[in-house]
Parts: sequence; C-alpha cells; structure tokens
Amino acid sequence: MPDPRPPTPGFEPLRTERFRLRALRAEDAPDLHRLVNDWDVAKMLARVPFPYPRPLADEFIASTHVSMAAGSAWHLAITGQEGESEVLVGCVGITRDPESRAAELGYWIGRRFWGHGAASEAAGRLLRWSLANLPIDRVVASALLENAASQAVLRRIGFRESGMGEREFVSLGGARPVRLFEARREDVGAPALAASGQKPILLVAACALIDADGRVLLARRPEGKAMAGLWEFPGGKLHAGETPEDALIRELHEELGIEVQTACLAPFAFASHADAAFHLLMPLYVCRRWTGRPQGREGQALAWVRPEKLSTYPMPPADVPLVALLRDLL
Ligand SMILES: Nc1nc2c([nH]c(=O)n2[C@@H]2O[C@H](COP(=O)(O)OP(=O)(O)OP(=O)(O)O)[C@@H](O)[C@H]2O)c(=O)[nH]1
Repeated sequence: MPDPRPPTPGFEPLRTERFRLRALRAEDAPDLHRLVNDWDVAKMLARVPFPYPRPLADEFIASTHVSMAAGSAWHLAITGQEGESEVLVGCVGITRDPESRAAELGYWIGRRFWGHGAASEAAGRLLRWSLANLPIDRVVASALLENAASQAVLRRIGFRESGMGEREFVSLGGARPVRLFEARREDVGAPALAASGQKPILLVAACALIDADGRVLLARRPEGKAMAGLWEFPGGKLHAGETPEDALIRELHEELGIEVQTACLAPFAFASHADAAFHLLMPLYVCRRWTGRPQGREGQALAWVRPEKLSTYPMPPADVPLVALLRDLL
C-alpha cells in the first residue's frame, strides 16, 4: 500500500510553549481552507482572496515545499494539541528578499484561536529563528492601518514602527494604507538592559583558531543568545576563579569538543566595547594547535574563513577592530 502521507521537506519543527511550527502537509489543506476562508481573517491579509477557492489550499501548500527547498521562504503550520489530536491554529511565514539581506514576516490565526497570544508566540519564535539562522540582518512586516491587534503583536515581539505605506489587498480589491515595521538583531531577544547607570565589566575570553591553510574558525551565535545569527570567535564568559586561559580551554571543549593546552594559547589583542548593559573586555588569543576536530556541539554553525573573507561575515561590533588586526597577522 502506498504511504498515504506525501513527503514534506526536512524542516525540523520549531517548538514554543504551546505550539509546534512545522512544514505544511498536503492533508492540512481542508483545515487550512476552513480557517482562512473566513472574511474576518482574509480581509486582513494582502495576498489572500475571498472567497478562498478550496484548490488554492493545495496549490499553496505545494508551493511552500518548493520555496522551502529553494531556501527562499518558510511558510509553516502553527499547530496545537487538543487532547490526543493535533489541530491547525494558523500559519506563519518568512520570505527572503533575494536583493537584500532582509526578509518579510507574515501570519494569520484562525478566528477560534484569537485572543490567546497565539500570533505573538508563533511569530516571535519564527522571527528569532530567522535572525539566528538565515543570512539576513533585518525582518520587515506590515499591518493594515485599522488592524491594531496585529500591530500590537509586532510591537510585542520586538518590531519597531518604520513608517507608513500602501499595499494591494486582494480580498479588499485594491490598495490600502499599512503601517510598516522592522526588527533587527538588537531589537529581538536581547537581555533586559541594566537599569543602573553604572555598567559592569563583562570579561569574555575568545580565541581565533587558525588552521594549516591560514583560515580562521568563526561560530554563529545560536538562537536564544543575544545577537543570535552573528558570527564570533569561539569563547565565553569567565567563571568565578577562572583565568582567561582556563575559561577558553573549558569553552573550546564545551562548544567545539577540542582539547587545547595553555601553552598553545598566544595572547593576541583585546576588545574594549561599551554594550547597552555592560562594558565588554575581551582578550583574543590565537591558537594553531589543538586536538580533535572542531564541531558545533551546541547546535551552532561553524565556518573556516579565509582572512580576506572575514569582513563578509556579520560579527558583533566589538569584533570588527579585531578582524582588521587578524588580517594583518595572517
Ligand atoms: N565568545 C565570544 N563572545 C563575544 C564575541 N564578541 C562579542 O561581543 N562577544 C560577546 O561576549 C559575550 C559572551 O557571552 P556568551 O553568551 O557567548 O558567553 P557564554 O558562552 O559564557 O554563554 P552563556 O552565558 O550562555 O553560558 C556576549 O555578550 C557576546 O555577544 C566573540 O567574538 N566571541
């Protein structure tokens, strides 16, 4: 007997407290159609016609698999659990603009699930995932001027208003005014700012691992950390009682699974940088000898980068002067 479930792209579902964001499946079409073929939902969405023809649900779902495989857009089902059953709550999607390092976020929630923070929970998660994992620096979104609820969602998850615009709404049969929003890394998922005027010094040890070809290892900050999505030198904060070398040996083992000796850590330069909540003091070491093959043990992406290519990787501002020094060294 053929497998009744058609293959869906290998997207690892994103979890939130109450929902799962997963690739849409062909069998979601009847539920998707029922939820979106609702005037109160469709009239807020730019690209959704009303009435919504049933075959369009199949076409849309199939198109999401193509765009996901191409790395151009991720349109996901928001699903929840009711007893033993999985229920479709709505959809959330992010679409990259091929011309710029930007992407657009959109979402809708079935009317039965309104009023419980579902949009903020799902859209917030996809926004953070996008900034942490896609080659983008900002995410944009828009909402109809009269759609105060959607604007509140965008503000709640970290978007800032960036102006007014106009957009064609298929369901409304013409152009309508919209409020435009934008979110950058520094707007999203950053720790709360220190309330006091005095900033504590944050001591972080970092290391430029250099391989036999003169390439430098960069690691991408994973989702959940401040500045997720930026590339950095492996390392981390000093624990109480640790020397910078002790901290690096520990961090390089925890993050990359490699063993390094103190004698192989050569002090190279340091960064002194005012952040919003603290002042970062970061000694940078260079290391050419270690044991083991570096692996992203905390789910972080790694890249071996030629010195002349280092500046094409977006990095925290504190690292920028260090990159110039490293290029001179190598
Ligand atoms: N490791 C590392 N941290 C950097 C670099 N540049 C830079 O500004 N930082 C900052 O230094 C701090 C390091 O914190 P972290 O969160 O990575 O430290 P950690 O590994 O001890 O993390 P944890 O507190 O989650 O356990 C962050 O604020 C980070 O943004 C860099 O090149 N490497």
